[in-house]
Amino acid sequence: MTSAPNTVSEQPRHLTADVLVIGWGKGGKTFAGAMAGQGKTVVMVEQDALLYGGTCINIACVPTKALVHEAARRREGDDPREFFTEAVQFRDTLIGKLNDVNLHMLLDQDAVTVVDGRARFVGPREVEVTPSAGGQGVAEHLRISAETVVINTGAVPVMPPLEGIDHPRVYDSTTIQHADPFPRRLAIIGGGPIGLEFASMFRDFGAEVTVIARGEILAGDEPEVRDSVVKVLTEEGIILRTDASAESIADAESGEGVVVRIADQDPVQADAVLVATGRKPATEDLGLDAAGVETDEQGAVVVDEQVRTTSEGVFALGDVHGGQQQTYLSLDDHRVVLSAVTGDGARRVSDRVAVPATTFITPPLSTVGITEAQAREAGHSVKTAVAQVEKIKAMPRPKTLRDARGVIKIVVDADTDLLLGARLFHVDSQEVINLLALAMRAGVTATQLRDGIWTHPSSTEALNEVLGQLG
Ligand SMILES: Cc1cc2nc3c(=O)[nH]c(=O)nc-3n(C[C@H](O)[C@H](O)[C@H](O)COP(=O)(O)OP(=O)(O)OC[C@H]3O[C@@H](n4cnc5c(N)ncnc54)[C@H](O)[C@@H]3O)c2cc1C
Ligand SMILES: NC(=O)c1ccc[n+]([C@@H]2O[C@H](COP(=O)([O-])OP(=O)(O)OC[C@H]3O[C@@H](n4cnc5c(N)ncnc54)[C@H](O)[C@@H]3O)[C@@H](O)[C@H]2O)c1
Repeated sequence: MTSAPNTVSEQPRHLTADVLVIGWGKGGKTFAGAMAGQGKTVVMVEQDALLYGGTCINIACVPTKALVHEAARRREGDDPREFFTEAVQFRDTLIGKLNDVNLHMLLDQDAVTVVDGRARFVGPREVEVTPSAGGQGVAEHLRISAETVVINTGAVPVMPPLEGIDHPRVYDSTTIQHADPFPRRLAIIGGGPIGLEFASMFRDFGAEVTVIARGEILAGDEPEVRDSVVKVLTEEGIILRTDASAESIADAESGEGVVVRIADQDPVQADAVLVATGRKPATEDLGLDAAGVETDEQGAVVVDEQVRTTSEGVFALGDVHGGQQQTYLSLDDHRVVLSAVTGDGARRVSDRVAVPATTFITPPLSTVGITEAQAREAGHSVKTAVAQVEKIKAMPRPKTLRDARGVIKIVVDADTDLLLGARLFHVDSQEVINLLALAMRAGVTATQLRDGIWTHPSSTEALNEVLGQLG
């Protein structure tokens, strides 16, 4: 790496490197580490030291799951407020350690320069950085240019333009993790994965929870699974207001908490409101025009099959290029870029088959592939296996964990015996779904899965019995 001396304080110091990564996301940090390992000079620019390691480990996947599991440990009689405070302390200690580990994975490499600041393109493959305080990297006004540039700036919450959206009792998915005071009554606007995960979590912490969802919960998914999820959440005491569009948030007339007004429905009284109405690509104020990087109507960076942007040598990884938002997709994007930059370029985004997903309600809901309706629509001849978890005799594991709620539905192509999709709503489903996804990728048949030798007692062995239904 070369750097010129800083002669005029207002003028940015110039750095050049082989690789510049903007944003410490999953794909970008992994790509940065791999390139440094190959002897390339790398600059990583991150705007917020609290986000070394990215969104997932600091404010999303990992801390929320820590809180989900902490909440599930609460017993009747435990004070919700105290329990929440202790759970947040556990969360903060864990996340502090992960943040530090992630920082040192890059900071400790001679080939890597960590820069604390906000990057903005000023030309093709060139950015200017406004420094930010509080970090352990280089924090100064810099101009950085590189042969290869990776945009990995993630996504940010969409805050809909509702009256009262700036009310101090309104939280997003980050701030709610430190809600203070603990909300005895929580209203959640949005019934997507974030809304449902926090609904399940805060209910387990002892809050009264109301979800305000525009359409149905899990609209378009398997009806058996939707019914089962709605039943479980409702029996937990979560109030699901569907076909409900939140319109405004204001102080409650009683003087206690807030009121969320809903079009054509009764308002919801709450102590706090979580807004979980989606996340949009973080492309605002990135100066993408200066770099010739195009975005679509949603503000997502336009990429091709190799996650190349419209600007030569500039790639975009993860949430910032739109589509499904999952940390493992950002990770897979890094494999695509590595292949493009240092390999034979053969790896493509379209190589992905059977990408699984889990929504961490309790028990977790995991999905892969298409639904029965989608399979029929696509012209497949379809066989399905459906079973309520409590009725599956060869699956004692959920019963040993005192949680035999949920349902399994597997969709199979009757002609080929190959899996087309699966919905698993039960304890351990976040693990079992990976096996089914691999089976779909590897062409393992439903019969082979049915006759598989699985550990006992495990949730996987449900496959022996459930797939036996197919005959
Ligand atoms: C509450 C919640 C729970 C979730 N749970 C899960 C889950 O369980 N499993 C799962 O797979 N996914 C989950 N997700 C989604 C997952 O977090 C994201 O898909 C993933 O983190 C995206 O990673 P990324 O690589 O796109 O970038 P990110 O990890 O978002 O990193 C982007 C980084 O860029 C930085 N940045 C932005 N702009 C600039 C700039 N101009 N200059 C410098 N730095 C900049 C940001 O500060 C940030 O650190 C969850 C999301 C949320 C919000
Ligand atoms: N476990 C996981 O993998 C995981 C967990 C959390 C988030 N994520 C990802 O993060 C992203 C964001 O999740 P999300 O749940 O915020 O977004 P989402 O887009 O999935 O759901 C938001 C919901 O809010 C509704 N909505 C919008 N405005 C509303 C209003 N005024 N009143 C009522 N409802 C309204 C929308 O109709 C939509 O159903 C998703 O892509 C998700 O996949 C993944």
